[in-house]
Amino acid sequence: MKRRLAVLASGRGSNLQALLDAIAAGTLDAEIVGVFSNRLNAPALERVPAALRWSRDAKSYSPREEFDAELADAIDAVQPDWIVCAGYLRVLDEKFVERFRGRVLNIHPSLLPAYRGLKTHARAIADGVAEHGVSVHFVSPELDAGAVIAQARVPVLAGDTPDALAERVLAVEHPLLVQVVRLAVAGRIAEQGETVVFDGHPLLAPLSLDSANSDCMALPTR
Ligand SMILES: Nc1nc2c(c(=O)[nH]1)N[C@@H](CN(C=O)c1ccc(C(=O)N[C@@H](CCC(=O)O)C(=O)O)cc1)CN2
Ligand SMILES: NCC(=O)N[C@@H]1O[C@H](COP(=O)([O-])[O-])[C@@H](O)[C@H]1O
Repeated sequence: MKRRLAVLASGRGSNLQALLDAIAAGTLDAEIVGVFSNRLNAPALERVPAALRWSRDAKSYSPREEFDAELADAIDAVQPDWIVCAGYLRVLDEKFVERFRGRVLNIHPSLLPAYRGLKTHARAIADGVAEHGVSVHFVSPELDAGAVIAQARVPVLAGDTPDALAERVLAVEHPLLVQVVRLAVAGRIAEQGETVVFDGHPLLAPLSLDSANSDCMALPTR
């Protein structure tokens, strides 16, 4: 039985596309059972058939918790094994997170805990850091503070603009997300409090993308 993925996206959906491509290539044993957006016409929605799309204008809901409650019911209806925030630009409320705790992943364009929140590339450049990158983590009620599962690093180059850096990061986001979701659907990762359990052992440091081969994860040897 293929594991069922619900994907949340607010933008163009290139990370969603990476999951779709891996599924089509037979390298990710899962199926996408719904794509959910807080923006009515998010381009990401166009990447799947209409029957899989759910979107509402979150800004039209007041209080904002009503949107999260409706979103949660819509997600629950497709019975996902995992929920992947792939460029989902809205903070999920505590009730939502606790309802699906341990099954919600997020890809965030920074080396957490550095640069939680938005505009991470511009902030990294402004700080003059030499390295930037991406993290995939479990979603917790506190923004971008959940247990980090895996990371991938890229250099910050002299003269980098936020867009140039974002593109360099995006190039490693796609393989990283596919590999973490592959581990998730294989039952190899779990959230235990603030710790990631990998193959039954507490993860002492985030997994990392194999710098030599971005299709491989450098897994801890035991
Ligand atoms: N409870 C959580 N919700 C979400 C998490 C999380 O870790 N815990 N990760 C985010 C994704 N994210 C960064 O990776 C992120 C999403 C949204 C925002 C934010 O400030 N959003 C504003 C609106 C921004 C906009 O509409 O342009 C808001 O929600 O008011 C920061 C970081 C997914 N959700
Ligand atoms: N805070 C969440 C966040 O900023 N996520 C980032 O949005 C982009 C989405 O691109 P995509 O829509 O092409 O996948 C990605 O870079 C992702 O890391």
